[in-house]
This record gives sequence, C-alpha cells and structure tokens, in this order.
Amino acid sequence: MIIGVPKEVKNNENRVGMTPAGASTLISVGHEIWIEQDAGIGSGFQNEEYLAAGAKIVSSAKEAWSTEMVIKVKEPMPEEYQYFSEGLILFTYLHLAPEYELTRALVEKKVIAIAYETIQLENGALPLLTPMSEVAGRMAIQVGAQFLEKPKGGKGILLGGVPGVSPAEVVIVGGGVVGTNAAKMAIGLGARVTLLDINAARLRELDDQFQGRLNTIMSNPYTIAEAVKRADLLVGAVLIPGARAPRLVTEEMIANMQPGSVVVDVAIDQGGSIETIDRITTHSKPTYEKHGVVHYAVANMPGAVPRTSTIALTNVTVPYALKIASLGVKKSSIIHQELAKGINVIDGKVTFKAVAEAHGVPYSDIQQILNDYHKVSV
Ligand SMILES: NC(=O)C1=CN([C@@H]2O[C@H](COP(=O)(O)OP(=O)(O)OC[C@H]3O[C@@H](n4cnc5c(N)ncnc54)[C@H](O)[C@@H]3O)[C@@H](O)[C@H]2O)C=CC1
Ligand SMILES: CC(=O)C(=O)O
Repeated sequence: MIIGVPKEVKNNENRVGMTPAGASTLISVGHEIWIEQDAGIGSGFQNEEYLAAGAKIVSSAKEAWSTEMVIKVKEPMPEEYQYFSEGLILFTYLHLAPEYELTRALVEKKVIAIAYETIQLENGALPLLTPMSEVAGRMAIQVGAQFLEKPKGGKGILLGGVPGVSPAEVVIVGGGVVGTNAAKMAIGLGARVTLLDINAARLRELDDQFQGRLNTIMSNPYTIAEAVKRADLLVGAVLIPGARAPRLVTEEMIANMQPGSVVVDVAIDQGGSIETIDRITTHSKPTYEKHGVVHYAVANMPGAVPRTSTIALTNVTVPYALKIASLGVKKSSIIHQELAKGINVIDGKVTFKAVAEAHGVPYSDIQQILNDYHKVSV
C-alpha cells in the first residue's frame, strides 16, 4: 500500500505521523511511504533520515494526500478537506463529536476515517490515546504552574509552597490517564491534590497507588462545586469515549474561584468540560481570562513537546498501521476488533454512535458492515 504522511498544519503542531523507524518497519514488509518534505523537522527528524529508511520525499501536501492511506496526527484542518477522496483511509486523531463540518466532509467524500482516540481494547483501554494523555496530563501541571505566576496573569503562588507557606490546591476532575499523570506531577511538586471521578473502583485504585497523598472524592455536582471553590489550579480530565465531553464545571462554579486561579481543560479536544471554556486556544495564544480566572484550552497540548510526543505516539500507531496496510481496513477490523471501534466513518456512513448522536445524523452499525463484507469475501 502507498501511505502518505503530510506535514501537520494546525497551529504550532510540530508532531508528525511517522518516524523514520516507523517508515522503515512499514517499508520492510513492502509498503511505500510518501512523506511531505520537512514534515518531520519539528520533531527533529530530517528528510535524509526518511530517505535512508527507504521513504520517498514529496514536495506538496497534495501528493502526500494522493495516496491510499494517510497517516497523520491531528484532525484535518478545513484547508485539508479538499484532499479527501472516496476510499481514502485516514488514520489520525479525529475528535468528531464536536466537529460537524469535518464529519460532514468525511461522509460526503466517502473517506474511511479511523480515529486513534476511539480504538478500544476489550478491557476499555484506549491504546492510541494513552501516550498523548500521559503527555497532556503531565503538561497540565507544568502549564498550570506557569500561569499561576503573576507575570502570566496568575495569583502569584508557587505550586509546592515553601516551608511556612501553604502549597497550592490542585483539583483534577477525571481520574483516567490524564488525571493520574496530572496527579503524579502535582504531588511530585508538593501541591495538595484532590481528584474526583465517578468510578468508585478507579478511586480505590488511585487511593492505593498514591498511598494517602491524593485526596479522592466521588464526583457529582455538589462535590465538584465544593472542590472547585478551593482550587488554585483546576484540571479538566474527563472522557466518555468518542462522545462530547460532559460540561461538569458550571460558570457559577468558576465565578466562585479566587481571581488569578487557573483552569486547564485538557478535555477541550472533545468539546471541553468547563462551561466558561467557550473557545479552543492555541499554543501561540494559550489563555484568556473570564471571571478573573485564567483559562487554558489548547486542544493539541502534546504538540508543544513534539519530540517526546511523536515517538510515544508512533510507538503505538505503527503496529496498527501495519495491520491496516497489510490486510485492508475491513479484514483487519474483523480480526482485530479494537480497530472496528476506531472506524468513525466508512462508505459515507457514520459508524460511531456518540458521533452520530452528537450531530443528529443516521448511525450505521459497523459490525453489520463488517458482517456483510465477510459474507461477500468468503
Ligand atoms: N488537549 C489535549 O491536547 C489532549 C486531550 N486529551 C483528552 O483528555 C481527556 C481525558 O483523556 P484520558 O484521561 O485518556 O481518558 P480516560 O478514559 O483515561 O479517563 C477519563 C476519566 O473520566 C472519568 N469521568 C467520566 N465522567 C466523569 C464525571 N462525570 N466526573 C468525573 N470523572 C468522570 C472516567 O471515569 C475516567 O476515569 C480526553 O478528552 C482526551 O481526548 C488527551 C490528550 C491530549
Ligand atoms: C489526543 C490529541 O488530540 C492530541 O494528542 O493532540
């Protein structure tokens, strides 16, 4: 199969969908990699390294998109929709629930759109989201600490305090991968940390893991309001896979926070979990202020640490790309059921229920589509 890797075009997105090592793996079993010139530069990978791995360097995005499968990092930007074509396999983060126009373009052009973030193992794990959630969770505390500084608009406190002065209060809503990694960093820096989740079993695991250094609370509107009121730094880290993020923190709760407090809504890529987050921000202008509270809502946080993120991401995407390229989308999804869950759009149909519901469009069962394919192909 010919696989295209375009250069990312989202604001300050320096990750790339394929490393030279990944290219070499795919090429070694007979596939071709067409990578757009300089696509790897932001992550520290030179064109020569891809050439040495056997890849072809193409000079335009159009050429990289003119292949059978496109592997990238972020959801296509509107200027990329022109490259969609019938039967093209698009393997990338998509976050379609809050993106009606993108969903419509993929359906109309009959692209086969496989979203990294909805590939799900039987035990519920999201193997292609996990590494970037690890990065974003850790970054949430790093950026939160930075924006608590006075010159950055914050209230001017140090996360860990100093002897004789209280540390900051960090509140994390959601105790999955982002939440756990944020807790690790915040505790490591000496902050007082409270984490809320609706899953009692998860809270039990975290209580064991952090050995009493993490305050775990069952999440509901009452406990969220109480915790948010005290927070110097609030991290939004909830997820209902594939669905729009639930708006758990209301405007009233934010208005009750002290001026100069900071909110980092990591769940912004699924539409955001905080009512006052009314826009996606970018790495070039990451924050805005509302009710005196600094709001950070960057949807591609790992893009700021592209070297770490590209390697971590491609460690998990390349094995799946190999399966898709070698067997085709339908066959590989029948054999590896987690891939079937990644298919959000195929043959002009929306096959991820939460996405169809978010946009009020018809939903088609992917298992039915795969069964029909199986019947014809055997
Ligand atoms: N902005 C960015 O650059 C990035 C954003 N993300 C996003 O971060 C979000 C979280 O991702 P993960 O931690 O990997 O998900 P996860 O599935 O590991 O964890 C989500 C947690 O939210 C909890 N939850 C669900 N409803 C809740 C509620 N009402 N109250 C409290 N907790 C609730 C779940 O029980 C689960 O423990 C996702 O939207 C993901 O796409 C991930 C990486 C980068
Ligand atoms: C998960 C995601 O959207 C990102 O890493 O940018």
